[in-house]
Amino acid sequence: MREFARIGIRPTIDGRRRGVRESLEKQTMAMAQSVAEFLTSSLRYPDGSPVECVIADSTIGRVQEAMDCQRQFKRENVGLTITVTPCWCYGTETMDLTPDMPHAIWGFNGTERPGAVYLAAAMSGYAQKGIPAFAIYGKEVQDADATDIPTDVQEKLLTFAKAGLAVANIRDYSYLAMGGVCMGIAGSIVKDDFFQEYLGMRNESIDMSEFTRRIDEGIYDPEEYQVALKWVKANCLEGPDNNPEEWLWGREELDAQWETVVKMTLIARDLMIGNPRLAELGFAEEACGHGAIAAGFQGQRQWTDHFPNGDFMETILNTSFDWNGKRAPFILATENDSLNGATMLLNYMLTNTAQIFADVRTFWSADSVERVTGHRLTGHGQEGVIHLINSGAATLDGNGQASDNGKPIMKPHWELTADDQKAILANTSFRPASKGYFRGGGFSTNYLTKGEMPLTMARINFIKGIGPVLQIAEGYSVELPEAVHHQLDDRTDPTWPTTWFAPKVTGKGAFTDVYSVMDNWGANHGAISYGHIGADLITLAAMLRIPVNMHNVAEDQIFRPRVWGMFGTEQLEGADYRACQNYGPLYK
Ligand SMILES: C[C@H](O)[C@@H](O)[C@@H](O)C(=O)CO
Ligand SMILES: [Mn+2]
Repeated sequence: MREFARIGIRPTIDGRRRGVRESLEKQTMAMAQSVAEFLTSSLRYPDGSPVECVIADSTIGRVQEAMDCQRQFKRENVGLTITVTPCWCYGTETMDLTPDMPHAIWGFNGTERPGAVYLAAAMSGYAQKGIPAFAIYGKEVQDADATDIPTDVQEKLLTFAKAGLAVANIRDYSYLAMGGVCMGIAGSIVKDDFFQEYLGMRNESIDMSEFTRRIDEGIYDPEEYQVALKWVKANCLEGPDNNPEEWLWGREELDAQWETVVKMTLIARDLMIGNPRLAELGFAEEACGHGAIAAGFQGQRQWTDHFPNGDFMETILNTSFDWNGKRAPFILATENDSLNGATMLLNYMLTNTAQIFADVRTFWSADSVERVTGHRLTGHGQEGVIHLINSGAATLDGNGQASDNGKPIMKPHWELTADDQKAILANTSFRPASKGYFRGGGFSTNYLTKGEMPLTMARINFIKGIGPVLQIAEGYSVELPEAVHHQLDDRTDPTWPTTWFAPKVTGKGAFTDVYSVMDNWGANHGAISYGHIGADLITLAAMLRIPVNMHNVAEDQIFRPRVWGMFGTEQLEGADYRACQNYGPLYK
């Protein structure tokens, strides 16, 4: 069982006994309780269970109580803190000074007691001590006896808590590279300093020959294998072979490939998280796994030139269900692109929802589409679309066939219904892989994403001299008329999954138009998440000290540590770079 980090709630108070402190005890504790209840009822961990909060055993008025609270939080696996107060308290005496976890303070906007004055004092302390912290100050004045949390405060609490939990819950897990560098893709040169210093993660790696060994020596659960194979045969539609006549596989060869790709799926999962069944079968060492919260599979070319490709394995593991029913998706990057894998992981931790891995392949302007098909794009796609498509490894959830009262959606796994799973599978086929690329065969996932889904595409790029940098584009999936889709898709590889993506354009900078988004993309891949999560990603990036070089999030939604303003308040992008550079990675 994974243990998830808790949110520590710290009610701070004016330490003056004989009147002041006593008069504030109840209200201060009540604030802590209402924040804890609000967060527990609003947020869930990746397994679907409600997020847990720990409230300090007592209000915190003097340094001894701050230290007691810090010890309590250590014992109780707290990974981020929120300090709440309606009143003045003694700044540096009451603050939590743990440097490597996110902190926020909610200073009550009232005037009977000066909660906001404490907020400002504590923020100046955090700035002076080099611990960036988030300030939450409601816009409207509340009465002294108010117990509600105003909407603007709620929003900031949620943004902070989601991002803080992401920081805390990836820490100490590993990224498992299965194979090495894929076809010279820089993102698959795994940067251990990046994972260790920025994400607090370990790096593990195995050679792909480990798959061969486990297949040949039968190191997987044979019972689960039978269940899986049966389920795959009954539920995963094999689509038509698109290869030229002379390259078509025979039935027996295809059947053997299905067996291999199902085994690869079991093995990759066991490599990532271990499997106690393997110990019962006499494989105690393999039962341990690599503690991976994310992984990548090189595949091309050493594996795929000889063995069936990794598409089926990557797709199923990235999906929110399999033969065992619904379950949390695994984060598995194609082509071992660890920077895209890390981005998928951040997206996932913010949403608990499966991630699409895709090549950012082609910008189709409205004119180009019209020239080729005679069709003029409309709706979200009217200014052009970007063709997101890789060789078939994207999550099945990405076809948008799960339904939210008829609207396409990607859901956390615990919300997926049996009908959702059926519809997702019914609208996917697994087509024999293109042999020119994949000599060893395999099956590529083929689907078309439904239109009108809010999506966010993101990507961490690594820049020598700066370090990691994040780019974010919110937008929508676009549904093209079927014939138009096929005309465009046939020019690529029609056996792969397609998402037509239209970023929201702003007319400025990298978002001048759709072309400029494509033109500013930092690498061949993007990590695509359901929903508009750009603001949450910006908060998370600031916590990890990863500057954001382009985004299309409205300025009033951006929530960064208070001290970011000290690096400049006009040109926010430049201030972000300076702040990230000043603080350096969270775990350096
Ligand atoms: C099959 C091809 O090699 C594709 O996998 C290739 O175009 C990529 O995905 C590159 O990222
Ligand atoms: Mn690719």
